[in-house]
Amino acid sequence: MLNFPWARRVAPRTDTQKERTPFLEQRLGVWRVLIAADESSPFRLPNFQWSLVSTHTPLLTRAYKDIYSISPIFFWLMIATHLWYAIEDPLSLYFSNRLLLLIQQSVLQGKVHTSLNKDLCIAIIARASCSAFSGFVHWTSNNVKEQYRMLVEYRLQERALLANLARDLETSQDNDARLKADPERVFRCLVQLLDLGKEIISFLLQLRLLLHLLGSGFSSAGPVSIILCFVPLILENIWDHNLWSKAYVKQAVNGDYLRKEALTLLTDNTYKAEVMGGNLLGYLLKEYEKVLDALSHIPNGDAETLWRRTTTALPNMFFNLCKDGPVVTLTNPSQVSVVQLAMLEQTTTRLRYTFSFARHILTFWPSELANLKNCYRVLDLENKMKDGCMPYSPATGAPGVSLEVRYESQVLYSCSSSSFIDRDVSFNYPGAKSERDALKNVSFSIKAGQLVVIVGANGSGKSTILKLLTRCYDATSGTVLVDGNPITDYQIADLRSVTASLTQEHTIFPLSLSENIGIGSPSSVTDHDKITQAAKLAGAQDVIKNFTDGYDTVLEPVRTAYLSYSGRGNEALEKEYEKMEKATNVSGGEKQRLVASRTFMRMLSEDIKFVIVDEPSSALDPGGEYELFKQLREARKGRTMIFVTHRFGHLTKFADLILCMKGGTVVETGTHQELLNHQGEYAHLYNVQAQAFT
Ligand SMILES: Nc1ncnc2c1ncn2[C@@H]1O[C@H](COP(=O)(O)OP(=O)(O)OP(=O)(O)O)[C@@H](O)[C@H]1O
Repeated sequence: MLNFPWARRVAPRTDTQKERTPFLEQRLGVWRVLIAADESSPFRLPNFQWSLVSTHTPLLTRAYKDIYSISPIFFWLMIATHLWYAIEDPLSLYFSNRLLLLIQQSVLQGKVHTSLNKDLCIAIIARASCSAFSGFVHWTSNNVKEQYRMLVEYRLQERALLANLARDLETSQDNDARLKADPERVFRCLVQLLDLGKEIISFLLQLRLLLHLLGSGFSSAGPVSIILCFVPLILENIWDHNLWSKAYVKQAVNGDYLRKEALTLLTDNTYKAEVMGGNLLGYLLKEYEKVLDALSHIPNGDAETLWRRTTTALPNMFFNLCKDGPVVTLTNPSQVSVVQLAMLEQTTTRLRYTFSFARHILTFWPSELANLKNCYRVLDLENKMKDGCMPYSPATGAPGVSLEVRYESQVLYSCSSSSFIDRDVSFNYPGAKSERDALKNVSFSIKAGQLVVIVGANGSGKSTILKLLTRCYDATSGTVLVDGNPITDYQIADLRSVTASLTQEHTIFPLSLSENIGIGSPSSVTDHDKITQAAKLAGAQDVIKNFTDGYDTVLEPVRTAYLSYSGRGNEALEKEYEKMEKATNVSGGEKQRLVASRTFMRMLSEDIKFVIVDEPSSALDPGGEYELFKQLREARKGRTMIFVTHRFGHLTKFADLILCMKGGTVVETGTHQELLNHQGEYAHLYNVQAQAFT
């Protein structure tokens, strides 16, 4: 197998203790392939770890119960069809055998057509009924299975969606939350296990029939012919000549190939502007030719194809010969009837198919089970952040919330667990690689209804403060107080319902512009007047007017269009396909205005008591930025508002309080004038901006 110059087997690596590594390494063309050592042999018995089923019994039981609860009728229909499939093949073979034998008998006795005896009639009816019933079961099963699959898929997707939406930020960053889990494959995993049971029963019944045939009519067939009935079945299923059926990992390691891939990537739209601007066309083409030249000496193709090319035609020739074995090696053909030969051929062929199908399931079921396991692990993930038990009801008449972040200790009543609260607020992100805390000993207090501006250099912790104040994260130590109570005591959903935010992440949802804005206040999502008012406040009205579909425009639609392979080249279809796939581009500033409309929509609701704005204007022109800040200030109407911005010139003058941050701590607090007089960090940052305009 490995005499090909481009298929090089690399000796298994061993460590200093000379222990076997768990894989074998092989070079195929440009590929380095690592194959699990126990799977490297070309001959392999179907290996199913039954322990997989026993150790996962509780999980499988839970999953079966889940799909049962989605539709008990479909569930039982599926079980019934599987039971039928298990006996279908052996039963139909049995009836065929019986019928053929009776026909042969009739022919030999010269009673054809005219005088069908009772047995023959029964056999014909039985065979025909079996075929008709089989057709009916297949039709029912296809319909039921498809409907059931979709039903299960939708329900599990819904559960996954719920679990994802309810997950807090910290838990979302957990490795478990990032597990590859595909709810669509759960149904397949459960059906495959039923399929496996069905194939095993079917195989045993067919084997019984074959042994019966060999015992009754083939005693004179000779041992070679009998053995050859089973040889193809065994060989075909233990000769493993496909790489894809093994556990392996492949990686391209050829430098020229990697360069070719990198150069190909440069044709992507992402790099278009740079490539065109740098006039790189000639250079790239020349480089491409060079790597193609270098690669012409190395066999190309996928590792899987190259693996297959390492085998010779001999095994295939041998297997095919084996299939004819029972017939060509009959020692005494005159003793065996044509019917018996036909039955032998049919039974061994069906047996082979059944065995192959079972083997296929045995090979792939573990990966389906792994997916099922991941799905339930993700669904079962519990939020790290514990919800509070106190509903948030703002003080009557208070338009804003008061916030406090201090670093002295104090005894306080708390509904969560402890009555002693350490208020030294520090924080680091879960899994952060930096040794420095994102926030260290932070302390400040904001009165209800104040306009606060947080300034500071990049990475000084401004956005992090907002994340703690909106309970996206809990402080590592210390407590944030909202209206005098620890933030952790409140029900999170209540706090979110009184908060409006506009952040640096300008996300347009794959929904209509109207819904993109209206969703800011879900109870008014269809209130067109409010939506246009919000768009006007954010300066997005002109942007929306430019679209043919106005507020119904979907800027980034979900892409589902697919052009079939044979459809490529069909001009009319291709044009239609391009229309379906079209996304609409807007400039960064326009996007920011559209997203700001959503925040204004939220601020139009009386429920909002707290507004946070985190650097929302990076792509806006100076006029647009000034206008946005002005509108936000005016829409505030006594609510507590916190602004994080680098361009604070025309904002800090209106601020009731400025927090100036450096290295994760608040280094100065005060009003614009107080901090200018102080001549510290704020004055420094302000003067740098002011100098740019003098
Ligand atoms: N998700 C995260 N995981 C780990 N570290 C983070 C994360 N987000 C921010 N940090 C780190 O926390 C520190 C404070 O970041 P933060 O985003 O609060 O700064 P900032 O003052 O808002 O900066 P900028 O002005 O650039 O927006 C930085 O050192 C940053 O690298």
